[in-house]
Formats: sequence, structure tokens, C-alpha cells
Amino acid sequence: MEQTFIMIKPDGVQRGLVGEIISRFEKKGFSLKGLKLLTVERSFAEKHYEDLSAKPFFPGLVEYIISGPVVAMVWEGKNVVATGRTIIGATNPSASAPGTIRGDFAIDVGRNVIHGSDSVASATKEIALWFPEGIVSWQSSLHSWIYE
Ligand SMILES: Nc1ncnc2c1ncn2[C@@H]1O[C@H](COP(=O)(O)OP(=O)(O)OP(=O)(O)O)[C@@H](O)[C@H]1O
Repeated sequence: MEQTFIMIKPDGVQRGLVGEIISRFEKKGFSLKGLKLLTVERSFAEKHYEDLSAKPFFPGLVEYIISGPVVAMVWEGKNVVATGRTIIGATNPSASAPGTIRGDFAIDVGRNVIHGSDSVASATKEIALWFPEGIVSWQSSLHSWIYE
């Protein structure tokens, strides 16, 4: 089944939003397949955001991501990439709808709490980058209560 990479950024960890964010994905019915708290090196953050390296905000973005621990996760479920982005909300919290994570918990685009893969191809690449050791293989016993 489809998987996505979700990262709670340093502001989300510092602000005590880890439980709230995990809870939103769990309650939706998605399955947690990988989870770790880590502080990343500058070169790793640059690699994760390499597609944005030409953007004027890139140096500030890298400083932000390496400024403290992040929570890296893999979530699995039907359409989890697109639905995960919907749960997260628009990139700029000023445009994120209430009820989304960024809409409820963020104000500034440079402190928008969470990252989610933007396509299945990006998810595959990001999961390989962040979880080279692999993820956990298991199936929730609630599966038949969530999927028809
Ligand atoms: N104009 C900006 N000023 C400051 N930071 C920005 C700006 N635009 C984007 N960013 C930061 O760079 C991140 C990556 O930007 P991108 O355009 O890929 O958005 P996104 O895919 O919604 O975010 P993410 O990749 O973090 O899920 C944003 O989440 C935000 O933290």
C-alpha cells in the first residue's frame, strides 16, 4: 500500500505538537511504519531539500531544519500522500484552512511545523533517504474496520 514520509520540524517538536500530529494521522486510520527522533546534519538537510537549493529562502530553511530535533515518520494507507498533504494544509499557514495542522498551529511559512511528501515518487526517495535501515513491516488488526 502507498506510503509517505512525514517530518515534524524543529518548531513542532519544541512546541509539544508531536502527540497531536501523530494522533491526527492515527485517528484518520493510517498506519505508522517508521518513527524516530533525530537531529540532522547540514549536508543531510541540504540533500532533503535539494530541489529548493536555488530559492532565496534555502539557507534559512536549512538553518531551521537543523536547529533542533525532528520527528521522521513513515505512514501507510490508501492515497496517504495526497491525503497527508490535505491533513497538513497549504505550505503558507496564512492560506492553510482551519482544521489542517498548519491552519491550526502555524502562522509563518518559515515555521510551518511539518513536512509531507508531495508525490509518490518523492515519498519513495525521502523514505530511502531518512530510513536507510528500512521500516517496520506489520498490519494493524483494525485493517478490515478501516478498509472495505
Ligand atoms: N517563501 C518562503 N519563505 C520561507 N520559507 C519557505 C518559503 N516557501 C517555502 N518555505 C519553506 O520551505 C519548505 C518547502 O517548501 P515547498 O515549496 O516544498 O513546500 P511544501 O512542499 O508545502 O513544504 P514541505 O516540503 O516542508 O512539506 C516549506 O514547508 C517552508 O518551510
